[in-house]
Formats: sequence, C-alpha cells, structure tokens
Amino acid sequence: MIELRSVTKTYRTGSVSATVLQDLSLEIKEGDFLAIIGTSGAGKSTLLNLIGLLDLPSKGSVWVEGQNVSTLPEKAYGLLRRERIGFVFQDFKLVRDMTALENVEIPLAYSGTHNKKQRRERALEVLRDVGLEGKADRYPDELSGGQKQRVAIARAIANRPRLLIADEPTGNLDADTTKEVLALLQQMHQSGMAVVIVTHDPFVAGHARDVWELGDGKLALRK
Ligand SMILES: Nc1ncnc2c1ncn2[C@@H]1O[C@H](COP(=O)(O)OP(=O)(O)OP(=O)(O)O)[C@@H](O)[C@H]1O
Repeated sequence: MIELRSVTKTYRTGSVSATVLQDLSLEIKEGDFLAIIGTSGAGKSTLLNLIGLLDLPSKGSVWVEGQNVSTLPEKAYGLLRRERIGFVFQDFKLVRDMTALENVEIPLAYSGTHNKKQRRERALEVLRDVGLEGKADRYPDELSGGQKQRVAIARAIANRPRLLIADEPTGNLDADTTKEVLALLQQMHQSGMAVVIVTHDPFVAGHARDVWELGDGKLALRK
C-alpha cells in the first residue's frame, strides 16, 4: 500500500544539518497493524510524516500503489493523502467552535464526494461507529478526553481511508480511556484498515501485530 524505499531524511537549519532517518525501508501492507516506538527525538514523527505523505524524503523514495510520490504533482500527492489516509493526533486537533458532528463533516466537505445531507448522514454513521451517537451536537470542550479522541477517530475514518495513522493517540488519556481508544483502533483494524501507531507506551505497542523500534535512523523489528 505504502512503501518507503531506502529513505533518508536530513533537516538543515542554517549551516547545521541533522540526519534523522538513514537509508530506512518499510512496507505497509493492506490490513497491517504496526506500532513504532523509540526514544524522544528518535524521528518517529518524521517517519510518520513520510508514511502519511505529509513530507518527502531527502533521499530514497515513497511509493503508493506503484506510484513514486516524488514524481507526482503536489495536487495529486495531496489527493492521495486525503483519499487514502486518516490521521489521529495526541492533542485531538478538533476545531473548538464546531460540534462533534461538524468536526467529522470536515473531511467529507474537502473530499467533495458528499452533498450536505449525505455529509450529515455519513458523519452520524461514523459517530455511531465510535459510540458517540448521543454527543453529535456537543462542542469539544463539553467532551471528555476519550470522547474527544473518539470524535477525532470518527473524523479520520469518515472518508473510509485504507490507512489510519495515529501519533501518540493515547498520550493524553488515562488508563481506562486508553483501553477504550485501543479497542476502537483494533475495531478499525478488524474492519480492514491498516493501522500505524506511534507510541511511547509499551502497553499500547503490545496491541499491534508488529512493533518496530526506531533508533539511530533505522528500524528494528521488536515483535
Ligand atoms: N522541521 C524540522 N527542522 C529541523 N529539525 C527537525 C525538524 N523536525 C524535527 N527535527 C529534528 O529531528 C529529530 C527527530 O524529531 P521527531 O519529531 O521526528 O522525533 P520524535 O521521535 O517524534 O520525538 P518525540 O517522541 O519527542 O515526539 C529531532 O532532533 C528534531 O529536533
């Protein structure tokens, strides 16, 4: 589905350059469930940005279904991302002055595939899938952390992406809520989506089928 081939990522700030990923390869296949662990600064977010088509490598290539994304015009690249990938973040990134329902409608409006009525129906359907049917009209500030993350997951899956990327999705949640969110991610995986989680938490990583540790710019399989 998405393949990183010998990617290197170097950041340059003025005359200083730092290589964060070094000749790293990784293939994400349909239905995978993998966790990426590593110390702070190891490059996990940098790696997720490449997997999520948010950034390009300095060297090497990123392939999506047989296409080298470096060779695509920016518009096509953005479209691939919007159609195929959903993102979930530690701090939820919900829009505060929009209700849960309106937040979930955002990607549906961007994709241009649904009219207003269809957007509403699809948003309600995914809110139901994450167990938040009754909270559709609540604003983020009126929801618990776990509920906010469930809204964020609903928003991420509204366009039926093939890949769900979660960057520390339980980082702001307590133990019980962490379990709820993990159950939901497992449910997404069982429904056929590939799931990639970045986490510091061994308990969270343990739920994935494969665990990769990022260190010294390379990945090592830990499970
Ligand atoms: N845009 C950038 N410009 C320059 N350096 C950057 C940039 N983004 C990240 N870095 C550097 O790259 C290294 C890896 O950062 P990254 O955020 O990928 O690590 P991480 O493993 O996700 O860390 P954390 O667990 O603390 O979030 C760090 O040393 C960071 O300072």
